[in-house]
Amino acid sequence: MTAITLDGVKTASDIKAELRGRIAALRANGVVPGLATLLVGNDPGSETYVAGKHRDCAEVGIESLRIDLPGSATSADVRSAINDLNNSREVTGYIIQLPLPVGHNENAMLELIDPSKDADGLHPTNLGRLVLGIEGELRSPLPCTPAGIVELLRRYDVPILGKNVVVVGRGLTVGRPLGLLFTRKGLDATVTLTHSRTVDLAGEVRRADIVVAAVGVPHLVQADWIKPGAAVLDVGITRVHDEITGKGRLIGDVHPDVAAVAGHLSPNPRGVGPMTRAMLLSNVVKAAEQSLLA
Ligand SMILES: Nc1nc(=O)c2c([nH]1)NC[C@@H]1CN(c3ccc(C(=O)N[C@@H](CCC(=O)O)C(=O)O)cc3)C=[N+]21
Repeated sequence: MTAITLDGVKTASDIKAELRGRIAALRANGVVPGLATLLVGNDPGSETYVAGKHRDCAEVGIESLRIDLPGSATSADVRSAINDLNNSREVTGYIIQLPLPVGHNENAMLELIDPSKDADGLHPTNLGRLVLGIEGELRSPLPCTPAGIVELLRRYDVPILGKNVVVVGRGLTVGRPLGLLFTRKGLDATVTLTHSRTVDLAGEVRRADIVVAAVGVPHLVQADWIKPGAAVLDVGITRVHDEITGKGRLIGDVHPDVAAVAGHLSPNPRGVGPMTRAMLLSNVVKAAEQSLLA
């Protein structure tokens, strides 16, 4: 038996097709959605992700603006760029690409984002609304990777209600908000958030119907940790230099042998990454639609 592939590229492409129509409707109503990215320094991973986001925007009809600051930028420079983005009429949503170079206080910068332009859902106001979790009532943006994971499971009809979800990793962009999302009314999963101090990680994962690995430890999750038939989402990415090909290569958090045990498996790359980008577009479109109602 081999796991069904949770194809993030195909699913993201379906979502983009749906968004195209909504974007055309917004434009017909005089609202032009515009996404900006703020990148500081030249981390090679970040360069790739930011380039991907601008390509996605072009594909669906969202205007996009790229602000790149040098690695030498001061925190005052970053604050000033954030201020400009908050005040820009063309920018309806934006993200600060993380991680910022050392020396910058990420949380302090995230707090400066206008919550109504927070395309990543990482401003404390929007994270707070995720905690409040009032379904459907507050149309606040959800963090893109958690939203992408849930959307991927939904579109493959993987049951979530009442299931045991084990999340490996408690980071700001994935694990922590994902725990909040899965336990919301309407999704109703039972979540175990594990981390580097978890005593028996393998034992925790063995109880899971859904496993989300988001720590960035290559091939951490082993085949004998997986309950047969479980859904496994491989989120973590480690970039390595391949000695044989001489090129860069991505290694996920899930060992390839898991495919023989799991019921569903998201590949990495081509799994959760493209879904994250699709949810970013979706947040921009939702915020623009919101501005029409306001
Ligand atoms: N403010 C902020 N928001 C983020 O959402 C955010 C961030 N900072 N910092 C870094 C992480 C990582 N992340 C990814 C997005 C897309 C892919 C993606 O599309 N990956 C392709 C492969 C791309 C490649 O080849 O490198 C794939 O999985 O198929 C991966 C990772 C968003 N992040």
